[in-house]
Amino acid sequence: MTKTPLAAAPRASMGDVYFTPLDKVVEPRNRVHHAQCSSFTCNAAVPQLLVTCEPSRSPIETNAIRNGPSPDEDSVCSDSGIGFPPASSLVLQKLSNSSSTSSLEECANDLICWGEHSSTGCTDQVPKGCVWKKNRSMVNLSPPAVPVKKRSPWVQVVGHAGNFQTGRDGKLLKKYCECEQQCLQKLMNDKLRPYVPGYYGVTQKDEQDYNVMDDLLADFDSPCIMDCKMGSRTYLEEELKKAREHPQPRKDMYDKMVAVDPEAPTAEEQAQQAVLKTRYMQWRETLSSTATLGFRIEGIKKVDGSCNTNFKKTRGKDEVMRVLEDFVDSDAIILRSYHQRLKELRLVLEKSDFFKTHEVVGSSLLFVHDRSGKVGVWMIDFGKTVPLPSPLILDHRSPWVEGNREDGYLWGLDNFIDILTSMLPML
Ligand SMILES: O=P(O)(O)O[C@H]1[C@H](O)[C@@H](OP(=O)(O)O)[C@H](OP(=O)(O)O)[C@@H](OP(=O)(O)O)[C@H]1O
Ligand SMILES: Nc1ncnc2c1ncn2[C@@H]1O[C@H](COP(=O)(O)OP(=O)(O)O)[C@@H](O)[C@H]1O
Repeated sequence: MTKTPLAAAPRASMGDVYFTPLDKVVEPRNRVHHAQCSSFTCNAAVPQLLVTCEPSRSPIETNAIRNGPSPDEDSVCSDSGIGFPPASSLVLQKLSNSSSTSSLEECANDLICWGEHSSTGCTDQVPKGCVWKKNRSMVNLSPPAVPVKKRSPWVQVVGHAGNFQTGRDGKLLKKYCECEQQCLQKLMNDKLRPYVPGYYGVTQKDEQDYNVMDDLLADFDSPCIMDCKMGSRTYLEEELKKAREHPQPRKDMYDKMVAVDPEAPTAEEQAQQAVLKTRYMQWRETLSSTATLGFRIEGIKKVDGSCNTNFKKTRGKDEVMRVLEDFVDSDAIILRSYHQRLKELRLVLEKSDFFKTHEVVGSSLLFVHDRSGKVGVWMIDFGKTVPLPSPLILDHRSPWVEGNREDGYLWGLDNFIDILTSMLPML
C-alpha cells in the first residue's frame, strides 16, 4: 500500500510523535451523492494518501479571567485549542513519563485505545508500521498514571443524515465529495487554514470513501454549537443552468415547502406536487435572512443538549439578535470573543487567494463555545465551493447578477459583525 504524504500537510508542532488513526488508504469509491459533486467536478485526481502529522489546531480564545482555567487545561489531554488532540497529548505524556517495561507494540495498542475508549475491551487494530516507525527510538513505555478525560460525544447540528462518522484521535469522517476534497486540500496551503478543519486526505470504511478532517468539537467540553449558512445565494449558477436545461421537479422539496407554508407553492407546483430545487432554495432564502442579511441561522445545539433547527423563518435583524443572544446565554464575554474572531476571519478572507478565486455557496460558519469560555469559529462544508475560471475573481460583496458568480459571503459577514457590534453594549 502506498502512502503518499499530502504535499500541503502541515507538520506537527511538537515533533512526529503522532500516528494516524486511519486504517487504510484506498481508491475513492461510493462517493456521496451530492448534486454538486457530479456536476461540478474538479479534474485533479484524488490522491491516495494518509497524512501522519497533525496540523496545529486553530486558535481558540480562552476566557481564563472569568472562569479560571478550564478543566481541560489541567488534564492529560489538556489542550488550549492549539496543538494536539487529546490522544496526541497522551502520547507525549506517556513518552516523557516512561519507566516500565511494556513492549512497544502493546504500548501502541494502548495509545490508540485511550484516545476514545477505556483501555479494556478495545479491539481496534493499530496501523503497526506507522507506530513502529514513529516510535522506534522510544522504548519501555508505560501507561499514563493520570486518567484521561472522556470526550463529549460528537454532535451533528444540521446537514445530510448519515454523512459523518467519528474517527479516532479527534478526527471526523465525512462522506467523500470531490469538490470538498479539492477545496480542503487547497485550503491547507491558504491563509484560511486556521479557519477550516485540518484535512488529512481520503480513507475508506465499509466500502465508502470519506474525507478525513479535524473534529472541531474535540477540544470542547459539552459545547454549544451554531451552524450559520453564509452568503446571499445557496445554489450554484451551474445548478440554475442545469435546472433550466433539464428541469427535475422534486416531490421531497415540495413536501418540505408545504410543511412550512401550505400556501407557498404556485398552482402549477401544487398540480405537480413538486418544485424545482432552485425554486425551493430561493424560497428558503427569502423566507430566512439569507436574502436580506447574507447569512442565516441553520441550527443550534445548546449546553443542555437541546438541538433546534427550526429557524427557517428567522429573517429580521431583531429576530436574529434574539436567537444569537439566547445562543450565548446573554454572555457578553462569549459574544465579544465571537465578534473578535469574525473580525479576524474577515481580514483573512479579504487577503485569501482561495477565497478570491472561488464561488463559495452553501458553506457554513460553525460557532462553538463551552462553559470554560473557549470560543471558536470555523468555515465548514465546501461541497458547493467551486473554482472560478481564470482570471475571474470575486469581491464577495457585490450583488449577484447571473453570470457574475458573486455569492454575497462577505456582505453577509459584514452584516453578521454589525449585528454583533450592535448587541455588545446591550449585554
Ligand atoms: O435545509 P433544507 O431546507 O432541508 O434544504 C437542503 C439544504 O439546502 C441542503 O444544503 P446544505 O447541504 O448546505 O445543508 C441541500 O444540499 P446541497 O448542499 O446538496 O445543495 C439540500 O439539497 P439536496 O441535497 O439536493 O436535497 C436541500 O434539500
Ligand atoms: N469538522 C467538523 N467538526 C465538527 N462538526 C462538524 C464538522 N463538519 C461538520 N460538522 C457538523 O456537521 C453539520 C453538517 O456539516 P456539513 O459539512 O454542512 O454537512 P452537509 O454537507 O451534510 O450539509 C454541521 O452543522 C456540524 O454540526
